[in-house]
Amino acid sequence: MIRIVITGITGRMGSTLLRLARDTADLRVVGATERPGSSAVGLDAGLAARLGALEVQVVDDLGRALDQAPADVVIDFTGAEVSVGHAKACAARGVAFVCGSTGFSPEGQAELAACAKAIPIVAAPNMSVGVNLVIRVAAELARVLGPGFDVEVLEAHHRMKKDAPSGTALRLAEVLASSLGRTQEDLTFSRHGQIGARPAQEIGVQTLRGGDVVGEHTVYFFGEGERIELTHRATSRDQFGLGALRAARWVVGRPPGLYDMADVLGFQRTS
Ligand SMILES: NC(=O)C1=CN([C@@H]2O[C@H](COP(=O)(O)OP(=O)(O)OC[C@H]3O[C@@H](n4cnc5c(N)ncnc54)[C@H](OP(=O)(O)O)[C@@H]3O)[C@@H](O)[C@H]2O)C=CC1
Ligand SMILES: O=C(O)C1=N[C@H](C(=O)O)C[C@H](O)C1
Repeated sequence: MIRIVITGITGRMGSTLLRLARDTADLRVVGATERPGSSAVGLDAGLAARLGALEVQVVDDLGRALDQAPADVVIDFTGAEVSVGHAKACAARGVAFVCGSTGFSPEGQAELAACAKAIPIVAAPNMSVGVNLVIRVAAELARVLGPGFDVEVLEAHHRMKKDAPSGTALRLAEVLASSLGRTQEDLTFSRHGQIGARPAQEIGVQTLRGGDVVGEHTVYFFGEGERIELTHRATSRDQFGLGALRAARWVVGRPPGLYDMADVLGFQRTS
């Protein structure tokens, strides 16, 4: 039995994870957290997430949750800054960490990597198996098509999403750049005004926000007389949640290190 703690239990992903995990035979939810000051703190986690009672009380501090109930792994989809603090709480207690948050600053990423010297961490901007396959295929398409095609990434998400571009779009752009021998400098995040002809090296990354869109990513390869579009559309958050639970099962007992979904799925890393 793997004992898990879910942070941000009332969030879109937190509540999805709780719904998926609570009926899973080999997983037991032993702790749940929410933001200090949240009205969910002190409530039963199942009720706070609008599910049935769980008999686990929501607390407002991950360290306290881990000290109250021993756990094997924490699954965290709270947001980059909060996740760094949560990774530190796990590192201090030797608890594995699965992090789905996006929008990390370079400093935040470095802090996560420092925690991964003490504990095993799986961090991935997208836990869906389908998206991770799309990332692989995109890398291969870019490698084979080569510089004759102009590459653009388009992402669309719900109106509540805080970070842009999405972590997945950034990962796609980085992987495409690596396949094409380009760098971060070649990524272009917005265009406006008299921009002139498109530089051949450029990889454009564009963002749409609106409504309840769960998450959509398209990579365009624009050639002469033809174009290829590679699209993933998430219509539910369950595939992100199922991927995170898969990562949680995989990470428990691993040596310290910063792992990606590619490691969990047994793919060769693309960048
Ligand atoms: N890797 C992947 O597959 C996916 C990644 N994501 C990423 O996951 C993150 C969360 O997304 P989403 O679920 O939509 O966001 P939500 O805002 O719905 O959920 C985040 C939850 O965390 C809570 N929270 C904030 N601070 C704390 C804290 N200190 N301790 C405990 N809980 C806290 C929030 O509370 P409050 O609202 O009160 O602030 C909220 O309930 C984003 O970075 C998103 O990009 C999302 C989907 C898939
Ligand atoms: O915030 C979201 O909702 C999502 N965020 C992730 C990202 O930034 O790539 C993954 C998914 O598309 C949903």
